[in-house]
Amino acid sequence: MLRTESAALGVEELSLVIDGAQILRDVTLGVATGELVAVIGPNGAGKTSLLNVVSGTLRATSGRVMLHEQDVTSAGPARRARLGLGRTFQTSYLFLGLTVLENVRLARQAKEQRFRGLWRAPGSSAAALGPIREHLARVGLDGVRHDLAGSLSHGDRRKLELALMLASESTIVLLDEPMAGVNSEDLPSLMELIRDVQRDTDATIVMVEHHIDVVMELAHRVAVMHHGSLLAFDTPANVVTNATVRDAYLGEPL
Ligand SMILES: Nc1ncnc2c1ncn2[C@@H]1O[C@H](COP(=O)(O)OP(=O)(O)OP(=O)(O)O)[C@@H](O)[C@H]1O
Repeated sequence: MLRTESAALGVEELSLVIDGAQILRDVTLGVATGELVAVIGPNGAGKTSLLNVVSGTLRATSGRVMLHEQDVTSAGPARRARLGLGRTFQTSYLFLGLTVLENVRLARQAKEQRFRGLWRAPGSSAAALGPIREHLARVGLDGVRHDLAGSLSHGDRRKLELALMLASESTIVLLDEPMAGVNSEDLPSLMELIRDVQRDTDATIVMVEHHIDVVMELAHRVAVMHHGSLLAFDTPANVVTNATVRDAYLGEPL
């Protein structure tokens, strides 16, 4: 059962114009606490741009961005992160030359630094090791904690990114194509992990994803983007039968 009373993330009449090109057009949607929303749409529809405006790496031309009911439209990425926003990127942002454990430790330290202004050298924070190893165990990577992140498979890198999210205690998580580059045999376990982590933490997740089977399986609601506009925002079952959505995909099955 979805809860809708507490919108964790809201965008209102959001528009983005870059060099005269309308990238986003009047996008309005609200995501409830603990909800998992998938953003789909043809290439160039504006999905990543929407995530960029929500995370603050791009500033909206007009409209509002709300996080936990606070207006962050003019706030930078750091303030948004302090309010609990975390994100992953289409291309991984892990430190590939550091170990799995060091990556999680850095994410934890970055969070502490944001809140307390503390600085510690990587490796000096022995007290934090327990929770860090718990996060690694949660995603099934404790056994490879001393391996370099760069030696992991795509699937395991995505799992490590989820561990970073756990370590940074993000309450709103933006995932940009979490299944990109992942072998089809690794998809089910990664899907299950995203669902479990979301359930355990009650995090709000907005996920751009091209694999429609993943979307159908994981999403509570689906936001369909087309030419920068929000075409539909509904349950997966309703979206696949929506004639306007089918037209946007030129009659191809979703
Ligand atoms: N910084 C920018 N400057 C100019 N144009 C941009 C910029 N960022 C995005 N665009 C354009 O905006 C449109 C939407 O891009 P965006 O990456 O958001 O789409 P997308 O739906 O995520 O696509 P894909 O599925 O291919 O990743 C594209 O036409 C893109 O070329």
